[in-house]
Amino acid sequence: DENGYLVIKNLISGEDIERFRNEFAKICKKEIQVPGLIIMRDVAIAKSEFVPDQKAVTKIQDFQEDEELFRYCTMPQILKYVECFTGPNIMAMHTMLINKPPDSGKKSSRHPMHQDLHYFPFRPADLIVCAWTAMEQIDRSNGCLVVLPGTHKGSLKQHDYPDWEGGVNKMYHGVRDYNKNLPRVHLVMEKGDTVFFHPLLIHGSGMNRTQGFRKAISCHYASADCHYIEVKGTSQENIEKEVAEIAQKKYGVSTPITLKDTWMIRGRLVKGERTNL
Ligand SMILES: CCCCCCCCCCCCCCCCC(=O)SCCNC(=O)CCNC(=O)[C@H](O)C(C)(C)COP(=O)(O)OP(=O)(O)OC[C@H]1O[C@@H](n2cnc3c(N)ncnc32)[C@H](O)[C@@H]1OP(=O)(O)O
Ligand SMILES: Nc1ncnc2c1ncn2[C@@H]1O[C@H](COP(=O)(O)OP(=O)(O)OP(=O)(O)O)[C@@H](O)[C@H]1O
Ligand SMILES: O=C(O)CCC(=O)C(=O)O
Ligand SMILES: [Fe+2]
Ligand SMILES: [Mg+2]
Repeated sequence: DENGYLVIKNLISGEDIERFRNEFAKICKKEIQVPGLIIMRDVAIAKSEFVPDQKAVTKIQDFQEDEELFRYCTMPQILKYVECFTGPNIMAMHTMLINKPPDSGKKSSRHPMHQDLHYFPFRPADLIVCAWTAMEQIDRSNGCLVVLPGTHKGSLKQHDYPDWEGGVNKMYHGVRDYNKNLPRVHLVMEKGDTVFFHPLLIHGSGMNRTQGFRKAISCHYASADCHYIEVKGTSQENIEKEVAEIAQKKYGVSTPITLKDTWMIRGRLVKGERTNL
């Protein structure tokens, strides 16, 4: 209620994390093809020659069709907390495994300060929560999450690409103006620790100054009782445009796609009944 986030220590076992790591490695080596999966490479290496290795993969998204990784989204020890926010009808809306690379020297490994709600055309915000689990020790050296406690009590802000000199990853929009004097908290987490946070909480992650690939796995949950909203004419119009362009390119469709369509396709029920979303 006060801070907009809650860290639970040691929620996921080392054994489970090892299984997620192995599955991720197989995906990177192209031993497995996952329908719908989005593989992102850091902007600094986007145009370099492709090597099928985890060194070339910054983030995978939408692993809802990968049984092993999607197990993360259904774990009872996570859903126990999620249900406190969403109630009994729970949808896993967005899945990610983030493999933050050693910074290329251009600071492109940073994730600018943002609110995840910017990407979501469903409401109410209070019935949405993210679970994010550290897959190893994560601190300021390898780019931990940075949060501005209490900012979940504010509203959704305008997001745009930050004007960073070294380039910014596709769709890494940041809050245009936020109060730079607000206290930042660096979430230092150990392997298996899990943070649950509100979709309006302003957060980002710093540069990875180590030689390792910093890993975290996450899922955004929403109550199936949420409703979709029309984002035309709102600050979210810019992200709808980008997502629609990517979805159209990826699936080769010519009919217009809305932000809502992309979420209806990706969302999966994990508990209760699929009512609205
Ligand atoms: C059912 C439909 C699903 C459609 C889904 C669409 C994506 C949905 C995203 C929703 C996000 C919700 C998130 C909530 C949490 C907050 C975040 O995570 S914010 C960050 C979100 N960022 C992304 O989601 C990036 C997703 N990545 C991609 O879509 C792709 O990786 C890609 C960047 C479009 C690259 O596609 P790919 O086909 O692999 O790449 P290429 O063909 O090699 O390159 C095409 C073109 O793009 C340039 N490029 C490649 N990588 C990057 C990059 N990281 N940043 C900037 N530009 C990049 C590349 O250079 C090529 O450029 P060119 O000029 O055309 O040559
Ligand atoms: N010039 C900037 N403009 C906008 N956001 C920034 C800028 N510099 C850093 N950030 C963002 O602020 C967040 C935290 O950065 P910060 O520098 O506090 O953390 P760090 O790099 O992990 O740690 P350190 O304080 O040790 O540098 C990250 O999300 C980062 O992307
Ligand atoms: O750096 C991370 O692991 C998290 C980035 C983030 O906030 C996001 O992808 O929404
Ligand atoms: Fe985020
Ligand atoms: Mg810094």
